[in-house]
Amino acid sequence: MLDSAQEKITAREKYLRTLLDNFPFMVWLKDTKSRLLAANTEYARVAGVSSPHELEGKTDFDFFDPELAKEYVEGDRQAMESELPVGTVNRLRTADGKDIWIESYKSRLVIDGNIEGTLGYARDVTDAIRREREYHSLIENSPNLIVRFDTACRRTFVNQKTANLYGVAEDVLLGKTPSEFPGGDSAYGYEQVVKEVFKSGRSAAMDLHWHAPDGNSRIIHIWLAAELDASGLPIAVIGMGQDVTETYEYQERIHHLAYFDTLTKLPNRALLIDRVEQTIAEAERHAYPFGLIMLDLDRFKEINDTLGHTLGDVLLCEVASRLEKCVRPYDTVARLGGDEFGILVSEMRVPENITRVADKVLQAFDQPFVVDGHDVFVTASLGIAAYPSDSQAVDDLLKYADSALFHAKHLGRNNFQFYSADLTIKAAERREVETNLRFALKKEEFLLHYQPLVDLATREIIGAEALLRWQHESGKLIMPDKFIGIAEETGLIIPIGEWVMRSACQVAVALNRGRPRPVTVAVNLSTRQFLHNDLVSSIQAILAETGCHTDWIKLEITESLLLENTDNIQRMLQSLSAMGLCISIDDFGTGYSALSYLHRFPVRELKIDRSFTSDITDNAERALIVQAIVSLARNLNKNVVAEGVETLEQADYLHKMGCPQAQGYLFSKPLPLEQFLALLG
Ligand SMILES: Nc1nc2c(ncn2[C@@H]2O[C@@H]3COP(=O)(O)O[C@H]4[C@@H](O)[C@H](n5cnc6c(=O)[nH]c(N)nc65)O[C@@H]4COP(=O)(O)O[C@H]3[C@H]2O)c(=O)[nH]1
Repeated sequence: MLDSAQEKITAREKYLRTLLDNFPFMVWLKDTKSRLLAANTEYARVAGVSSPHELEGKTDFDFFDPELAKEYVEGDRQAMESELPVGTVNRLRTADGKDIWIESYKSRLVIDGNIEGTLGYARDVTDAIRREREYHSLIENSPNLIVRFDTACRRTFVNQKTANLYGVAEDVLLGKTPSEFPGGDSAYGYEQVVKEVFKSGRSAAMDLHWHAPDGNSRIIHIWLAAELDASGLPIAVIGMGQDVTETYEYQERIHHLAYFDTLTKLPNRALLIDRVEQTIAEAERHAYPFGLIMLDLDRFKEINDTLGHTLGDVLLCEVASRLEKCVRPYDTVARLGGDEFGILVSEMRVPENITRVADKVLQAFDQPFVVDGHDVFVTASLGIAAYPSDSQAVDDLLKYADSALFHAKHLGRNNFQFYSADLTIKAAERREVETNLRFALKKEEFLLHYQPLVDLATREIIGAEALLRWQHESGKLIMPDKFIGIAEETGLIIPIGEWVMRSACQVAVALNRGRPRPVTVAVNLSTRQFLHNDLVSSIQAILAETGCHTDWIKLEITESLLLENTDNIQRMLQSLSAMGLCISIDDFGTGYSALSYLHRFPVRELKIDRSFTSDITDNAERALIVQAIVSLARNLNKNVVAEGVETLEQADYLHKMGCPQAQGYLFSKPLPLEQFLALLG
């Protein structure tokens, strides 16, 4: 029995010894004086003895370098004093002369409640330390900036390169988010991208623009990737940045060389073509017309030969800067080579507007250029192609503008020509109208025609609309659609509008003299007149001066005026209405009707646009719209007038719908005053 118990103990000791000796770590027990009580084979191997028994009773001083042995003995002391294991990493030279790194842990050896010494184990961590040093060396010697963020976007690691960029010590950056340090818009943007990587787990890249306090600025290209835990969730984000400032600048330089003219610094032909392509893409979406101008200086070769090439270059630079002043910032002036320039005039409301730019460009050459103290006179010829009317293709537009330029040169220089002869004629007409319009008032060339307003129930004339005409000295009677737009653009509509108002008031006074029921005269007002703040006082003065009663005058405005919806316009309309004048909306239904304005503004009458009246009898949809407008007006207690009534059928239909008043060729065209008076009786 005893034998078998003894056998078991012996067997267990054998197993334990085998376990310890085959353990790849050094394992030992020491007494309180750091003398080895027991150790395993690995310890013996490192200490350079053939068997663990040879270690017993010895200290580290017997095997190792005295300095290291001292550290170990000190470690033993600490381990005995501490309740927790004490860990260290030390370098050690083995008995066979190899330098290795040893990581050791020691704890108190407690037997029966007494501290009897220490127990420890140690392992060779040379490979792990070498790997760690390699990684560290890679990171610190990397030309890249390396950062690690925790889930709160705080930096948990930065390499030296990163600290250098910000010009601070690493610990200034650690524990802070980019917003906290260095802060600012680009740091905030950076942080958002880091957060995005945490959220999506997908890597991302961005350019960080860093403006140092010393005024220096750098561009860092950063790749961000998520570091995942065992379950695949992001636990950190690693950022690797590369300073690409030089590459950027280099690219900029290349771009500049490729797309800009070195002499004038203007865009070159390639960039102009690029911009035209972009404008076409935009224009297709928004349906804007635009124009392309080709410009060539007249007789530049002679000037260049006289001035010499250096001064010729100065002249070209002066021309470039004057041309830039003729266009809006989003237009493009380019130098195509030699004395040839191109101008892209983007986004025009009407194609004719390019005439204004062309005129301005020609006028820019009216004043001499001062070159080296001398006045140099030079003129230019311009050729214009219009998108989309001439073509929708870049190559064609360039070709057509060029051929129009050729035509302008052929016609004696210092002028502009459109590729389409039609537009050239229109532009010439427009310019003529503008010039003559300035003198038309003085020369008393304006007159008003009156179109009767009829009561649909009785077919009696109850008023008239005053419509402006221009009796040109050539004898031609010019209709308003040919000149009102130009008068508005040039501001001439203000004095012309005043003339219309005064004439209409005088006529209203004459018409109503001795008449029991008032006859109204409607006057058209354009938006531009409202933007000129004197409108209310000007109308007030004219009413007083002519003795015209406010019941006799109606003011026709367009829906677009109400859509401008400024407080000022609202105030002016309130004042005019408070004076007793009827405000009427002309061409009702053609604007982007926001019906809410009907109760916000003091509107008393709606005039249904003639496009609705014209096919009221054969287009059910149109008829429905007219019916809706009539009902709306009635419900809102407003008068309603149908415009453009041309047939009896239309008049009857409107009457049946409940429309009380109408105007149109059926009753009468707009008439000169005498004829209108005769009709009125
Ligand atoms: N096909 C057809 N047309 C008809 C018929 N009945 C009237 N018309 C025309 O329709 C236009 C009505 O004037 P509007 O809508 O105020 O449209 C006016 C108004 O917006 C503007 N206008 C005229 N006089 C002035 C003015 O003194 N000041 C301002 N700012 N604009 C004016 O010029 C526009 C055109 O005037 P007009 O050429 O005189 O053209 C007038 C008139 O001749 C019809 O049955 N059939």
